Amino acid sequence: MQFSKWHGLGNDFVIVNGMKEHFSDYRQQALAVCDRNFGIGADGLVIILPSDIADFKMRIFNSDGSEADMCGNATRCVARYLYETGLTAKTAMTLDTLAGIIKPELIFENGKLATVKVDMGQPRLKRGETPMAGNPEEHAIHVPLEVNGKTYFVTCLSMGNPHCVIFVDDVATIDLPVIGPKIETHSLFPKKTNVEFIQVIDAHTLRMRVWERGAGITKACGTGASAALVAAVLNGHTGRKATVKLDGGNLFIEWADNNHIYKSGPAVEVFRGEYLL
Ligand SMILES: N[C@@H](CCC[C@H](N)C(=O)O)C(=O)O
Repeated sequence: MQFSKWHGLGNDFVIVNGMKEHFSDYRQQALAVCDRNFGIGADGLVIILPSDIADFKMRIFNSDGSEADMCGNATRCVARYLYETGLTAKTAMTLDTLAGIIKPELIFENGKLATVKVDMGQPRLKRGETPMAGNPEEHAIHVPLEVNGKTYFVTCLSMGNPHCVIFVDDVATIDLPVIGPKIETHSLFPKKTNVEFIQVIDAHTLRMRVWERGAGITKACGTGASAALVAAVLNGHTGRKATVKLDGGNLFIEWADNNHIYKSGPAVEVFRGEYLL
């Protein structure tokens, strides 16, 4: 199987052109391919497929084999992959995902790629949309969540996939490998959740550490950074534009007047290869 290995701020993916490479069980392959000892090593496996409603379809599988509805960092990598492999000549394209149509755009300055900007769509704030237990019509902004006898105040929303955002004074003090999976699998979240701990640096800057559903700690999460900005605005911590500082680097996020979230950041190819099926 021909593949290409990419990362967006260290959140890494194996990208496969599913129109050329044919194998049956994507979940099993994700588990095998993403394994950092016995496989290629990645946070997720991305398959590019044809679409009737967009330029391409993108399916993303976490390293535990589960399928995610959306992945912000992967959409930037996929956009650059599609353009640089000649699968499209468009610099602004549409991707059909389980979370709807996502629109990445390659931004060039002086003939060089400067950034990839993605229209991530609209945040979904109702509990029923996240999904999260409770009144499906209500929002969950700064609501208490008890884990291991400690109360966290959480803001939960969907960016196509579920996020639980928690503001803390110092993200360095959070024992993410312990608390992350407890919140990910908390009974309040019927489809589990991604978990973001956020420290407000100032009205334009957030520091974030993430525990991803199906992947554990990753160096960055694009949907998570988008959810973090929405939560920061809803809790009165920042304006509608902010830099989110992740372990792997920075993303710039804007919640525009049209209610869409725009996310800008890098996408880097690391190597190409052939994986033995
Ligand atoms: N790293 C991603 C999100 C990947 C999917 C996530 N783990 C889920 O299961 O929802 C991003 O950059 O958004």
